Amino acid sequence: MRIVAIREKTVSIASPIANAYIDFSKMTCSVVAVVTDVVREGRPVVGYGFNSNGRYGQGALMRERFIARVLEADPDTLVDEANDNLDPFAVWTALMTNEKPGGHGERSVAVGTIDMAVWDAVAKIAGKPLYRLLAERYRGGTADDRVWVYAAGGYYYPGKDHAELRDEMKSYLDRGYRVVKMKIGAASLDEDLRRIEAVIGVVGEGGRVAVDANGRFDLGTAVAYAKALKPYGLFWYEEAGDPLDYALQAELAEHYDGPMATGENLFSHQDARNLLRYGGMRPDRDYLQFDCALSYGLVEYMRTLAQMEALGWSSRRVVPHGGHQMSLNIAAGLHLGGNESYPDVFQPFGGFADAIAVEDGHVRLPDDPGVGFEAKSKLYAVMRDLA
Ligand SMILES: O=C([O-])CC(=O)C(=O)O
Ligand SMILES: [Mg+2]
Repeated sequence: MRIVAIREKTVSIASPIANAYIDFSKMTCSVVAVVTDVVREGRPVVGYGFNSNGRYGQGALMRERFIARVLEADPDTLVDEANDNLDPFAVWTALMTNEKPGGHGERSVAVGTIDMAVWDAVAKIAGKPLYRLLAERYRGGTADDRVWVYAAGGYYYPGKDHAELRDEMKSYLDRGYRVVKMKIGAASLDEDLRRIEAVIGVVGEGGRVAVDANGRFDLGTAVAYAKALKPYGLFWYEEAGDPLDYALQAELAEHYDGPMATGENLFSHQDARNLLRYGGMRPDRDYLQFDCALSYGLVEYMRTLAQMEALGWSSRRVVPHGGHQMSLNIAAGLHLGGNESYPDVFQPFGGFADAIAVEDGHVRLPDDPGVGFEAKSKLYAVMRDLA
């Protein structure tokens, strides 16, 4: 059993939307295929992966370093004998050969994308959905049969007014979502409060609205927003300051007793641990948003979850960033608290299986072997080209 090829391509996910920090007018995404010599139903098993929005395609890093390391490794060292399958942990070790610790920049995205494809292949070789394989191997067998999801959008784009923002949120409710997320921080505080009130007017209560500043604020601005947001009782206040400014996050907690969320831009278990040690995040109410596709994949994610547990955090406090099916599988299989969803943006990578509707803010997962990409036709069409 061996990996015979790893192919990658960069695709555009450009759109005119913007958050408080970046616009997505030139956003790209890597798609990866890990081709194996294992045959199922008459065809070689191919695992697929892609990286989350917000970091650009990683083809250069993959071509220059990562793909060759896997293909040059002795194939026998990449096999999990006990399960008669590929060993994602051994593949991860091969990927990270001769990489120094620290400085978890974009190599974590390149590795996370390949890792996703390896896990897709592993579950396909095992003939079961990834979330079931994860639950069997790591959680005593029981997967969650549905996962809480929220609708992320509420972006800024040129000419968008409150009526359009309201229509967008209404359409999420019509599609079964109960909690929505919107961007803040690219307008004045006053204008953002009017936008938030417009959205609360549609969804009924602040407790169903999360806001995301994408790391834009300095401490003074973060605190000014905190004071202004408090009366709304929002679902969460996300990424107020720079993702690596743990002191800011800790200070902010002194001014905001509602739930806060952060972590989408922490790319390693060491960074996650630093947030939990020094960021003042509160295990009884706050949310962690680590995204496997940006942070060295599921192999590393398990280390992050272990760090959380050691520091007194339940896995249920994690609601990953990224709105992708890989995190949905991890959420169901490893008992996270939910998953982000992008019903409209970042297509065809955002959203879940075609045939599965959101019901009362929850989704089920398809029974297809692997991550379930084949159950999302527009996404699979992009992937299949590679194999
Ligand atoms: O706008 C982005 O970069 C995406 C983001 O923060 C989120 O989904 O939480
Ligand atoms: Mg965010």
